Amino acid sequence: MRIIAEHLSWEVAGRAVVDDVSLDVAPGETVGLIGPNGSGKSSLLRCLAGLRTPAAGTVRYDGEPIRGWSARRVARRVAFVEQVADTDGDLRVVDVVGLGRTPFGDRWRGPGAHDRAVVDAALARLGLTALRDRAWKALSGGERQRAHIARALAQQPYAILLDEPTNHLDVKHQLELLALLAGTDQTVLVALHDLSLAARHCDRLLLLHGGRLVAAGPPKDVLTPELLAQVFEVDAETGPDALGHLAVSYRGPLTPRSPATDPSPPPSTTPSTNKDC
Ligand SMILES: Nc1ncnc2c1ncn2[C@@H]1O[C@H](COP(=O)(O)OP(=O)(O)OP(=O)(O)O)[C@@H](O)[C@H]1O
Repeated sequence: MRIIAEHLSWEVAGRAVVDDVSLDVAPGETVGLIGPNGSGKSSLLRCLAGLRTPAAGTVRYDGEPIRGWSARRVARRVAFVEQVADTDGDLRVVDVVGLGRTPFGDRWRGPGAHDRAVVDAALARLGLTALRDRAWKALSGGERQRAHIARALAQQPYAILLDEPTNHLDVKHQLELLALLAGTDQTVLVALHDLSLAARHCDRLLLLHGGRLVAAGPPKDVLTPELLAQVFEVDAETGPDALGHLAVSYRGPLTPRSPATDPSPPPSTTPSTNKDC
């Protein structure tokens, strides 16, 4: 499924948190959303998932504007894995993953054999089969995160939006998750803080800064030392790691320098203004 945003803005108290963002994520693409803390990644994802009503602009799924769609209609197409997602009640893991079938449910009947098979397959893909009947409250942070991703897969969506899905995961599960996302036919838009993981697993990266989309393209074109300095305020280089994967190496944070002691000019790259990405 293609996800398009056109001149999307979302405001809080008159301040644009998402500022005139246009993007186009093609069917089956895996796109990484990167940017510093507070740059608007979560807010943009929430707009794209229909959970925020934009102040301006349009979100389209396969060409259809989603404004006014019910949550159920959106959820039949797109699954959203939020950054902090909790689940109340005395549920087992299988029940939480089963919530992914809610958009397809019948109020009068419980889940059928097909629903149960889809849930079991999602549990297996996230390595959670052994925890199937464990109480949700007894799970570790990373296990909960994997269960929420399994819930999203159980939704059988055409597209998955994920907000920092690796933040509680150990390195093995980070690599497994990103390989899973990169390997799926579904459209994936994933917010990530680990730029090297984003470079390795995403077809394209979208770079947000102050709510605006300032760069988009293949990882090697977005993760330039100039943009990393300007947007993330780090002194960094990009190049192949020991295995030949594109990776970012950091000398450290850039610290503001006094003009009196250091006359060197600021980085010359000016982020491009928003463009269709
Ligand atoms: N409901 C809200 N009310 C007020 N301010 C908000 C709200 N939602 C987001 N913001 C502000 O908008 C800005 C962008 O927040 P957002 O969570 O989208 O950033 P982010 O890029 O996902 O950050 P992080 O990397 O820290 O998760 C922040 O300054 C945040 O405080």
